[in-house]
Amino acid sequence: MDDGETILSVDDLRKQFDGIVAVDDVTARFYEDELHAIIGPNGAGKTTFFNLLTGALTPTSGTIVFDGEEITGVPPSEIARRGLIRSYQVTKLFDGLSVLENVAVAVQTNENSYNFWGKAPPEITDRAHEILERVDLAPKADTLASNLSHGEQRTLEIAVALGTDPKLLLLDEPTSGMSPEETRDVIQLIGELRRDLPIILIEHKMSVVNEVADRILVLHNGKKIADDVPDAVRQDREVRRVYLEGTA
Ligand SMILES: Nc1ncnc2c1ncn2[C@@H]1O[C@H](COP(=O)(O)OP(=O)(O)OP(=O)(O)O)[C@@H](O)[C@H]1O
Repeated sequence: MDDGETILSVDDLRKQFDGIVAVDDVTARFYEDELHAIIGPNGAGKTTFFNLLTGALTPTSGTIVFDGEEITGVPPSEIARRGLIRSYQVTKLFDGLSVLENVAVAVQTNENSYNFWGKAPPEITDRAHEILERVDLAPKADTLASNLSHGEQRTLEIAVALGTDPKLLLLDEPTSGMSPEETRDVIQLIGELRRDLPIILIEHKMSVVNEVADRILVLHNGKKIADDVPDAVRQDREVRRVYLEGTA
């Protein structure tokens, strides 16, 4: 199933920290119309892989092409400006701002018209409201971000990411620390977003991966050991061995 448009390709991507090869010559294609999940045991290299994509880390070698242009070595702010967006951790939210204001800041920053001290123009607030409706946080628009539940804060992170109008959204364990109900809501949200937005998801919970992923890339000790549709990955000998070994 590799006939869709490629939104992101990595070739021989490598990141070495002193003696540790965190990402070991990974080559992979990510397609516009598919939700890709990246799984792997602790220390497999998933977070490092994301950090290479966003420019937070510079690869030791290899290339990354996003939306038809090479982004290897491009500064993180420029990569984000081009639309490769990682949903930030809760700590990146502005606690003292309302839910609506947090999203409005993202929308405004994206439009290069951000003015911290001024009131957001109506079109910015309208766009922020639309996004809150989409993620089901509209009833909390005026609540301070710090007063949201953990699950709501994680959903707000996704809303903030959407505020920047991404072309590709990277989600790093979006359901971590969530209750089963919150997890269900986020799975549903991801299912809706992916209809018109390419998503790459790092996820530990196989129940989440099974529900949303079209393709699964499996990393182990920095190496790609599988990259296929979920059924094929579940049957893959090497994947089974790695998970059954108890290293997961
Ligand atoms: N800044 C760093 N300096 C040295 N080693 C690092 C650094 N960042 C990551 N590593 C090492 O690289 C390897 C891959 O780590 P990484 O965090 O990418 O894995 P992961 O798959 O995201 O793990 P987890 O599921 O536990 O979050 C690990 O051995 C880790 O200790």
